[in-house]
Amino acid sequence: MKTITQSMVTETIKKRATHTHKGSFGRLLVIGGNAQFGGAIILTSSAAVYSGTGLVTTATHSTNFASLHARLPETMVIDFQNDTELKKLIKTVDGIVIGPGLGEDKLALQVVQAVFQSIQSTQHLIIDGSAIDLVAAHHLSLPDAKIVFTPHEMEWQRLSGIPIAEQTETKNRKAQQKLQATVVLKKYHTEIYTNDTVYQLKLGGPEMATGGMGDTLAGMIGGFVVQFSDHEIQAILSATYLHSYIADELGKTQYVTLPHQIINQIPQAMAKFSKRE
Ligand SMILES: NC(=O)C1=CN([C@@H]2O[C@H](COP(=O)(O)OP(=O)(O)OC[C@H]3O[C@@H](n4cnc5c(N)ncnc54)[C@H](O)[C@@H]3O)[C@@H](O)[C@H]2O)[C@@H](O)CC1
Ligand SMILES: Nc1ncnc2c1ncn2[C@@H]1O[C@H](COP(=O)(O)OP(=O)(O)O)[C@@H](O)[C@H]1O
Ligand SMILES: [Mg+2]
Repeated sequence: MKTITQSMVTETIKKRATHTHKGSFGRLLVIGGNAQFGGAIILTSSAAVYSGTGLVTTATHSTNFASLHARLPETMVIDFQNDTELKKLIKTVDGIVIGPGLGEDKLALQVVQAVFQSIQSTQHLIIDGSAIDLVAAHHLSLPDAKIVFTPHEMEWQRLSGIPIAEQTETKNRKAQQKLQATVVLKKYHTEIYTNDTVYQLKLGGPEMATGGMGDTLAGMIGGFVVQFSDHEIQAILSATYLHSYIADELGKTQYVTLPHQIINQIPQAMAKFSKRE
């Protein structure tokens, strides 16, 4: 296993060119947040915006519109029940994050199926939370796209069939090869399985064990892959590194670090790494 290093992050987060605009830094669609889990999609959308994504649109349950806008005026919204609008929007984006707080009811399944039917092979698709469980429970075939799964160990058990106690590098690698997608297996010392290499994160700790922490990472990964799209794996590694780097920095003075606090620190952390040689 290769350790993710600081230099991988500095190589990815480049100083921005001057002749650019919001269209230069990626368009991302973030899908999730049912009536019960609205907070999850606020965190994912915020993480994407604070990671520097040029344009973010959030497809969520309409009960979340007001709270989402109050917390994050930078994002646009659509109702994820509007199948026609959703499919139209999918055509216009560089990447999609689906799953945080989506739930697993009939509507949630329809939303995942709509995305799988409409997505194109050039687009990034980050599958997190409830969407992972839906893929596992309904044995959904994966679309042709640049797919990243971000399961925690329990979600990985459901998706891969490997019990948590037996999730060894060899078994995980075999399951990743079968999926032909990148897998970010989240835990203490998160492991990232790509088609060629297995990476390990040596940062992060129990100060991060708060609901919403993974929803935040999904938004960061989405924001990074659409912004640094020529280097997809480097973008995934960098987002994962930075998420825990910020937590560890905050953890020097805080017993727990909250997802929204991590999000607030993303722009500063990105500036710090973009200036490192
Ligand atoms: N504020 C919100 O709206 C929140 C919404 N959430 C959403 O709730 C839905 C269900 O996700 P959950 O993850 O809570 O439910 P799951 O049932 O998938 O997993 C949670 C359980 O898995 C077990 N587990 C074992 N190893 C683990 C590991 N390494 N990391 C985490 N859990 C591990 C734990 O016992 C834990 O209670 C997702 O869509 C998620 O995005 C959660 O993110 C919590 C916050
Ligand atoms: N003890 C820990 N050590 C390191 N990282 C942790 C620890 N607990 C949680 N995390 C990190 O927090 C995130 C939790 O993800 P997840 O369980 O999907 O959260 P949620 O779905 O509630 O948003 C992952 O990135 C995981 O690595
Ligand atoms: Mg999660």
